[in-house]
Amino acid sequence: MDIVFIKQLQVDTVIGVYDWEKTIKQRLLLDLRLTADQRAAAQADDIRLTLDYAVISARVIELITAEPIELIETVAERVAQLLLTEFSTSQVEVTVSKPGAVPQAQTVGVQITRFAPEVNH
Ligand SMILES: Nc1nc2c(c(=O)[nH]1)N=C([C@H](O)[C@@H](O)CO)CN2
Repeated sequence: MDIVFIKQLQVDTVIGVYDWEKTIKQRLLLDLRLTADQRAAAQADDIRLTLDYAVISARVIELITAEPIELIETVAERVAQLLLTEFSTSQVEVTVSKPGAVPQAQTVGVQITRFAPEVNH
């Protein structure tokens, strides 16, 4: 199946469990993969038939920065649910990295996969 992806989307936001984290912005990096058949868009060469990665990026940044969040798991789940409800995709993979969190590590993070509900006709 086809994938529209966004790699290393930078989002500076209030994120973290501890009190000191609630007064500063920290950087998150997101990798997003959205499954959707792209043949019709390619055949018609029409942006309206695909998943516009610019629109998706802006919407995800808007969601994450709307209010402080404690866990990166919460970020991943909210982003996955947004993608499934607002865009025509059957499966999403969301990776959220918080590169500054553990100095001894290159980065840390969480990766989730979520599916759109089956539609019974
Ligand atoms: N699995 C998680 N572990 C931790 C998180 C998190 O969001 N998910 N967050 C923190 C703190 O906010 C940390 O980033 C401060 O450096 C600790 N562990």
